[in-house]
Amino acid sequence: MITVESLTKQYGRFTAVDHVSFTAATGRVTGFLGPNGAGKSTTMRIMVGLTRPSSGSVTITGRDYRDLVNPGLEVGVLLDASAQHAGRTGREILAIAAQTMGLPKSRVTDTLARVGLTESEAERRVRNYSLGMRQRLGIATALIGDPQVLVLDEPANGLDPAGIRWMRDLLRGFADDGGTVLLSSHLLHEIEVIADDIVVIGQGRIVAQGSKSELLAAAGTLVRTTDADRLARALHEASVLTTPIDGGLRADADPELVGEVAHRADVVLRELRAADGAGLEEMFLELTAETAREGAAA
Ligand SMILES: Nc1ncnc2c1ncn2[C@@H]1O[C@H](COP(=O)(O)OP(=O)(O)OP(=O)(O)O)[C@@H](O)[C@H]1O
Repeated sequence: MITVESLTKQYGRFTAVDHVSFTAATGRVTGFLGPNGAGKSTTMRIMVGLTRPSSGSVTITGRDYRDLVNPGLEVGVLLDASAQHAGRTGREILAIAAQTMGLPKSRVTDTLARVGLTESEAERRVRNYSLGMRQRLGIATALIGDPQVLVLDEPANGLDPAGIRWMRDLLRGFADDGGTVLLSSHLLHEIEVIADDIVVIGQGRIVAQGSKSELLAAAGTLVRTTDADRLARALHEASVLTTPIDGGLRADADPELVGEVAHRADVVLRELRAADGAGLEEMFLELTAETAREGAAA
């Protein structure tokens, strides 16, 4: 488990991380979602002892990262997959990691297989790797010590859809075996595919957190009808907020209530369903719009 308590990081007068608190639970994959510059990397760097916080704390299974004697055996970290030594082969990079952690060489071959890098790919120099291969190698470095906790900054960056599915299955298996996974992304879709729980950050502050299903439910109901104005009026009378969408409304209520209100108002529905990924996307854009940093693409 990772516990972040009122974490704050200031660079001069600029507050990059502002009283951030959340937990990443054991047995769950927690997605850390936010637009560029929101403070994800800073939070993760503090987590693994690379940046000192201005105030607040982070503990990993109850301890400060800096107090871990052989941290690679407890926490697997991937912060920047492009930071690997370009002149070394993938196998050499893993062999060095294994040696540093005091692990047998056999772990290298096992871990290469676990992340789907072939023997011939492992013998290539990293400068000739695609971004997706670098991500796999970075994940291999994080996994080689067989840790219980993974901290991964943008691990899906550069992976194609099949690669993202592969990562989802790998992280799912890791969490199902009792591990804790925290991964960041600025892309909602990646988090939506991979994570169980979601923590949304914007301009250094947490703007939403909960299980994916809770956040999806919070995104309400999509309803399409030939008479959206009448339905909107009836829903407002029932104290339900609505937002117009193409051909209908998004209502801040569950589908059952929206259906009842429509029935009472004699409005014919053409579609009624819980807002799915589209709803979460809208929520993400809404939540981060005010807090997105200038010039940042969400
Ligand atoms: N060493 C530093 N000195 C000054 N400002 C910094 C420093 N490190 C980060 N920042 C600023 O803090 C803010 C948060 O940066 P951070 O890298 O944590 O965001 P992020 O959410 O990881 O974004 P991205 O998705 O773009 O990587 C940014 O405005 C960044 O410019």
